[in-house]
This record gives sequence, C-alpha cells and structure tokens, in this order.
Amino acid sequence: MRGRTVILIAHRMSTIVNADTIVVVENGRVAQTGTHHELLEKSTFYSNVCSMQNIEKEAEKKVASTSDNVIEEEIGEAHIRQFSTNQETKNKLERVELKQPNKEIVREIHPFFRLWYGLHKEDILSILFGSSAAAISGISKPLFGYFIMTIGVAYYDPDAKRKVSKYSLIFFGAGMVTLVSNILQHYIYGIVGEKAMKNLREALFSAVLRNELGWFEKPKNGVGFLTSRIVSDTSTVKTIISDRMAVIVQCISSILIATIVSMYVNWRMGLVSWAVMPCHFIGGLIQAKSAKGFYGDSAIAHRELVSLASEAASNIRTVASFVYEDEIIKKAELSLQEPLKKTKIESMKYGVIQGISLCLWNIAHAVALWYTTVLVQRKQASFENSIRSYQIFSLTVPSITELWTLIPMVMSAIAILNPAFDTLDRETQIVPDKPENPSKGWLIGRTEFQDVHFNYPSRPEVTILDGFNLLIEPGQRVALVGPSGAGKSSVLALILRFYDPYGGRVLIDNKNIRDYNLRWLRKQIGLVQQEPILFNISIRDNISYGSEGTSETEIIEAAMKANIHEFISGLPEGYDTVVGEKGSQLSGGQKQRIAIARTLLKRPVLLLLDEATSALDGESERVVMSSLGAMEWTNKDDRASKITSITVAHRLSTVINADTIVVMEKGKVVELGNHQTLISADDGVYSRLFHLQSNMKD
Ligand SMILES: Nc1ncnc2c1ncn2[C@@H]1O[C@H](COP(=O)(O)OP(=O)(O)OP(=O)(O)O)[C@@H](O)[C@H]1O
Repeated sequence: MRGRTVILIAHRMSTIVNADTIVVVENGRVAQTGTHHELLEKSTFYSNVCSMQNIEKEAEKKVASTSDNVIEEEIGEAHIRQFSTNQETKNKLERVELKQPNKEIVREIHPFFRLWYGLHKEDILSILFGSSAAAISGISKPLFGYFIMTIGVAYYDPDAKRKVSKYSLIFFGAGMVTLVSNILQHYIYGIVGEKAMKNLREALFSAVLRNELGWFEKPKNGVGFLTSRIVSDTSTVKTIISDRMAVIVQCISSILIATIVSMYVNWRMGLVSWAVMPCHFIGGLIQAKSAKGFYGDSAIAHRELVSLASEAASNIRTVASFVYEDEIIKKAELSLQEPLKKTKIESMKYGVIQGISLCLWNIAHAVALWYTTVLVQRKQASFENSIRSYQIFSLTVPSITELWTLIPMVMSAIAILNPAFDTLDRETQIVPDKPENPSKGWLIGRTEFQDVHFNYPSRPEVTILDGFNLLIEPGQRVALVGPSGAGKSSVLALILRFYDPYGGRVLIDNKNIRDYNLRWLRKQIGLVQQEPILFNISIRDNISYGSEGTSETEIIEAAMKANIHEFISGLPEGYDTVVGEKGSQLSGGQKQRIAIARTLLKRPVLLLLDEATSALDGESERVVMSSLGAMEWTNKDDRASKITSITVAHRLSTVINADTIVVMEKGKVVELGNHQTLISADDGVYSRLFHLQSNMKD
C-alpha cells in the first residue's frame, strides 16, 4: 500500500480510525481536519459519533495498526464451503435437481399459431374480412395475364378501337377494386398485428415478473436479454401479421386463381405450366432453409450487444471510474466477430442457393414455352389460348417466388420468438398465487427455521445454510450478525420466499410459508436493503410505492420516522423532487432513509433490515433505530400491534439493543442471546467482533 493515496468514505469509525487525515464534512463544507486523536479533542461532532459507536466501556487499548486485517482474518474463514467429498456434492446436486427441476414446459402448439396470441372472435372476423380483401387483390395478375392476349388479338379486329377501349375500362375497374382491397387488407392486418403484439407483450411481461428470483440470476435472463425479448422480439409478431400475412394471402389467391383459369383455358398447357412448378418450389424450399440460419445468427449477435450496452449504461459510474470503456467496446466487437464469420459462410451459401433457384426458374420457363409450340403444332390448342394459358402462368410466377421468399422470412421471424414463447410457457418454481384464496387477516409474526438446508440454484454445490434453526417470537427484535458470507442475507431471502430451501422448513405463525399465498405473505413483510432501489419518480411516489392510496400525512409521518423529512422539506421541490435513475441524485444514506420510510408506510408485520442503516451517520442511525424499535401499529385493521424485526448488521452498535442477537457462522447459529450474555463469553465470536469494533477509541 506504500505510496498509494487512498480516499475512504465511511460511517463506521473503526474503518477510518488509522487514516493519516480525517476530514469532517458538514453541509457540503470541510468542517474540520486532523487525525483521529486530534479530532477527538477538537471536534464535538466527531467525538460524539465515536462515542455512539464506542460501545465498549473499558476501551482503553491501543488500536492495532492492522485492525481491518484482523477483522478480515476473523471472518475470512466464513466464505463459501465446498463439500468434503465428491459423493456428497453429487448427492446434493441430485437433491437440488429433484426439488428444482428447472424444466421449461413448452406446449406442443406450433409457434405460428401462437402468433395470434389472445385474439378474440371479432379479431378473427376482421382477419377473414382482411383475407377476403387480400384475395380480391390477388385477382389482378391472373386477370391481366388473361386479357393481355385478348387485347393483343383485338388489335387485329376491324372494331379494334371499341374492343380495346372496353378492355381498358375493365383494367381500370380492376385497378380501382385492387386499390380499395389493398387499403382494406393492409389496414385490417395492421390493426390485428398491433393487437397480437400488444397481447403477447402484456402476457410476456407478466410471465417474466412471475418467475422466482433464481430465474433472473441466469445469464440468459439478464436485463438486456429480457428487454430485447419483451420489446424487440415481440415486434416481429406485428411485422409477420401486418406486413407479411396480407401479402401471403394475396399471393396464394393469385396462384389459385391462375391455376383454375389457366386449366380452364387449356388444360394441357395448364398442366405443363404447373408441372414445372417443383422447380420454383424446390428453389423456394432451399431458400427457406438457408434464410432461417442466416437471420437467426444476426438476431443473437444483436441481443448480446443490447445486453452489453444496457449493462454498461446502467453501471456507467463504475465503468467510468475504472476507465473500462475501451474494454467494453472490445467485448462488443468480440461479440460480433463470431456471427460475422458465420455470416460470411452463410452469405456464400445463400448466393449459391439463390443461383440454383434462379437457374431452376429459367428452366421452368423454357420448358413451358417449348411446349406451347408442341401444342400448336399438334393442333391441341390455338396459338391464342396456349399463349393465354402461359401468360397467366408467367405473370403469376412473381407471386410464387414472392411466396417462397416470404415463407422463410416468416419462419425465421417465428424462430426469433421462440425464447419469448419459452418464457411464456415456463412454470415458475415459486408460484405467487397459490393457494388462490389468501388467508384472511394478518400474521402475528412468529417465525421459525427448522433444520433449514439451503443453497442458491445458480451454485448448487455450495452450502449456504446447513441445518439452520431459529425461533423468533412475535414482537421480538432479532439481530443477525456474523462474518461476511455467513448466510445472514440468505435467511431474509428465505423468509420472503425469494428461494425455497431444499431441506427443512420455514414457518411463519406455525405454518410452512410454502402454504401461504405468496403475494399475501409478502404484503406483510417489509424489506430494506443495503442498496435500496429507488425509481426515477418523485420522492413522494417512491415513498408510497406499493402503498397506493396513502394520504400525504401518512407519507410525511413515515418520512419523519425514517429521519428524512427535514432533508426532503429543504429541497426546492420538496416531496415532488424526482430522484433520478436508481435514486442517483441522492446520497447513499438519503436513499436508505427513503427506503425505510417506504417500508414503514407499508406497515409490515415482519420488518427485515439488511444493513439498512449502514450508510447513515451515527446520529441518523440512532434516530432511525429508536423509532423502529418503538414501532407499533395502530390496531385499526387487526394487525399485530408490535412489529417483529430482523436486522442484519455488521456495525454492532446497530444491534446492541436487540432482544436476541443471533451470531451466524458458515450457515449455522453459533451463538444466541442478548448483548450482555454474549459479551460475557470471553472467547465467543460476538465478543471478539465486538471488542475489535470498540477498540477504535483510546
Ligand atoms: N444470488 C446468489 N447466487 C449464488 N450465491 C449467492 C447469492 N447470493 C449470495 N450468495 C452466496 O451465499 C453466501 C452467503 O451470502 P449472504 O449474502 O447470505 O451472506 P451474508 O452473511 O449476508 O454476507 P454479508 O455480511 O457480506 O452481506 C455467500 O458466499 C454468497 O457468495
């Protein structure tokens, strides 16, 4: 560390006690500077803060110069534990697989039929109407093919002027009809496409939110991928229905009409014309197959880029402070390399395939034209009819080609939707709405862990809780302390049923939490995390988030209890101040206090505080903790009047007043009792941690 300049911001005094210079900042100005000893003498604020955290009365010892290192040594052992034998790991994995099958159930319906997601009867009628309009639009090409020969012959008629005028009028009329039918078909399909996209987006959005936390932790379900799945991928539904389907129906109509009319004019020529159709058909099929792979890769490349860009943008402070921009650009370039290589090969294949299909197309024409001469020679058709039949065929060929170009496009577009359909079909492992009829009334708050064994789905080989037992009586204030990685936050995550344990039971009011309706259960639990997430809305809306309909007085009351009302009132726009993305326009402590106010407004029966006051200065923390400690709900809705709280904290001054302090190590309870009991055990973990933290004052 020699020679390195370190600037450290901390509320915990033990962290900064050995700093060369400590700067006390008040209201945006440097109030005092000096060493720990100097400030103790000259700064009342500093010495008060130290007193608040100096919870050991006999703190006369010198602070060890390596106090942080000592703490780290103490807690270093507490990190993830591997299983002692491979067999154990295997058994655990098997158990986890049984309990967490993680199988994504995909229905047997072809994705094409699922495009029309959630459409109603009236939409089906609209589709039929739009398809009829498209079918009428399809008449124009065979009609032109039929009459172009008639007009050609009419030019040699003595009454040519009248006849040609008549046929011109027919073409004009057909033009007007197709104008109206085209407008109708695209308008109707456009609306149906928009509706289907909206339905799919809504369903997907709620399907995403239904998933359990473990699902969101998988790399394929990162923010970028999910955004792309919900916003970009679903827009292909509209593209397929609005832009492609109308044209497909129009092409099919053209082909059918042309088949019937050309057979009617001369069935031999009609048969030969369509006998060469496999040339077009095979060409189209080859194209369809190649286009599927071709477009699929570019979509994946695009998703990776979206993911990188959104991650970099949302963490721009970290990226900028580590000057990591170039690395991200390199990663982005790298993510595009592989698809680029593949695209080159695919492009080559695509070219060859296009060439073959065009060659087949020409051969088909050559055979049909040659056969016209054969028919005329054998007197099996007049020149006029054989050419007319061929004209109908040749003018409809573009529709056939268009059809076989559109179909692969639609197929590849449907392939893009597969992840969205998979997400839609996935059965969440923690169902939020079962049982459907939530219990009545309110919980009391008695919480019990019975021999709980737990590991995270993303790391099944690492045990987090290993036979964890704990009983919390209603109204108790319980604190969880222990080294980093001991599993404290995981205990809170299990109470909220973010995850299910693979062994043992978590009971609330003597009932397994798996048997509660999850939404009902979570409504009664309040969680404040170390890094609370605020939304880019006003402070008022952030506080009342999830408690809609609360009055201004209740919001202010909650803010007062969280010791943030004074700060908010001092802002030019007060409670209307918008806090920026993730609350970026507020300090860490202000965010924590707003999050505490938000949770208090929810009036939870069980309050979970996970390092919720770690960013607060000693004075603020004291105010917040004492108002939380005295928290009682007015009993207006049969709610338990006394709140049950579980606090996770590293700063032991935060937990000193708890009724029960639970010391955890390696996923187990190693000590339990109140502060006085625990401190009296000289060689106890709590006692050691406590002495280390207290030793910062001479
Ligand atoms: N979502 C997750 N997926 C996989 N492992 C996780 C996850 N969250 C936490 N862990 C691991 O679980 C272990 C326990 O984490 P937990 O957050 O419960 O500990 P803690 O005692 O609260 O630690 P700290 O005091 O540092 O917050 C750690 O080793 C951590 O790496």
